[in-house]
Amino acid sequence: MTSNYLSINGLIKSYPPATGKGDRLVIVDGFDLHVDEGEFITLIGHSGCGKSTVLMILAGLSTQTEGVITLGGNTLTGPGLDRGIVFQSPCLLPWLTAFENVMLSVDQGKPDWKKAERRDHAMKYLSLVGLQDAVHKKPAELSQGMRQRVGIARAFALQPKLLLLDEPFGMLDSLTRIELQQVLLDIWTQERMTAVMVTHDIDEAIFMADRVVMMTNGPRAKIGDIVPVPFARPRSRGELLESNEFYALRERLVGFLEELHHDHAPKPEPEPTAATPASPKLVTAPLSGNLS
Ligand SMILES: Nc1ncnc2c1ncn2[C@@H]1O[C@H](COP(=O)(O)OP(=O)(O)OP(=O)(O)O)[C@@H](O)[C@H]1O
Repeated sequence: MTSNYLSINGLIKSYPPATGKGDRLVIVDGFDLHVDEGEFITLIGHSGCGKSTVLMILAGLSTQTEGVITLGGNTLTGPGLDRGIVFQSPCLLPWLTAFENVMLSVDQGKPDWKKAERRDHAMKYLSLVGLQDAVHKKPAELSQGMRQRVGIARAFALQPKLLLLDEPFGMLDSLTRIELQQVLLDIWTQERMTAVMVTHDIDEAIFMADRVVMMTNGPRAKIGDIVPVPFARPRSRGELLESNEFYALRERLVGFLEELHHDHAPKPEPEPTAATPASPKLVTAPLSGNLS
C-alpha cells in the first residue's frame, strides 16, 4: 500500500463576487490531506462548508483556484476514468437497463477487453450489489435503493484508483441506508480501493472510515481535525454500538461540530433595560448525530 497515494496540497476554491465588485468569495482555503492507498476517508462538516466542493474538485468536475492534487503520483487536471463517483442520486440513463447502465461505464473503462469479459465484469458487480435478478429492469422499475445499488456497481466496476462518494445514502430510508452501507463496505473490503466519502451522518462516518476528516465552517473552510477510527475490519454495527470507544469517538466528533456551531451562534443579547426592551430570543437547534 502506497503512502500519500492521494495528496491534496494547499487546495483553495474561490468564486468571483456575485456583484462583480469586491473580494472573491473564498469557500475552501488551504485544504491539505494525504491519504494512503486503500484508505477510507469520510468527510464531515456543517452544511455549506465546502465538502462537495472538495469532492467535485477531486472528481475533476470543478477546478481548484489554487493547489495541487496528485493521485498515484499523477497530477489531476480534470475528470478521468481513474475516479469512480457515486452521487446522492445515481443519474442512470432511463432508457437503459441496470445492466446496460453498468456496461456503459465498463465499455469506457475497459475498452481493450473482449465483449464477453466486459459483460461478465458488469454482471459480477451487479451481483455483488445484490441485483442479479433485476439486471434487465430499467431505472423506473427499480426502487430508489436499487437504483443506488446500480450506481455503486457502476462505480466499482470501473475499478478506479479513487472512489468518490457524495452522500451516497442521503436519499434513502434508514433501513436501506444501513443495508447499502454494508453492501458498499463488503465490496470495498474485497477491492480495497482508496475512498473519500462525504456524509452528514456521524455514525455512518465512523462506521465506514479509517479516518474521519472534519471541516471547519465556511467561508474559508479548512480541515479542523482528523480522527482515526480504531475499530478492526470487518466491522459489525452491533459490536460497534455496544462499545464505549464508539460513543467516546462519537462524542468527540459531535463536540467538535457543536463548538463550531456555537462559534457561529448569535451573541447573547444585552440585558433588557427600560430604554431597550427585550426582543424575541433566537433559537438554535441542538445538533444530533445527523447534520442535515
Ligand atoms: N458557483 C458558485 N458560486 C458561488 N458560491 C458557490 C458556488 N457553488 C457553490 N458555492 C458555495 O460554496 C459553499 C460550499 O458548498 P458545498 O456544496 O461544497 O457545501 P457542502 O458542505 O457540501 O454543503 P451540504 O452539506 O449542504 O451539501 C456554499 O456556501 C455554496 O453556496
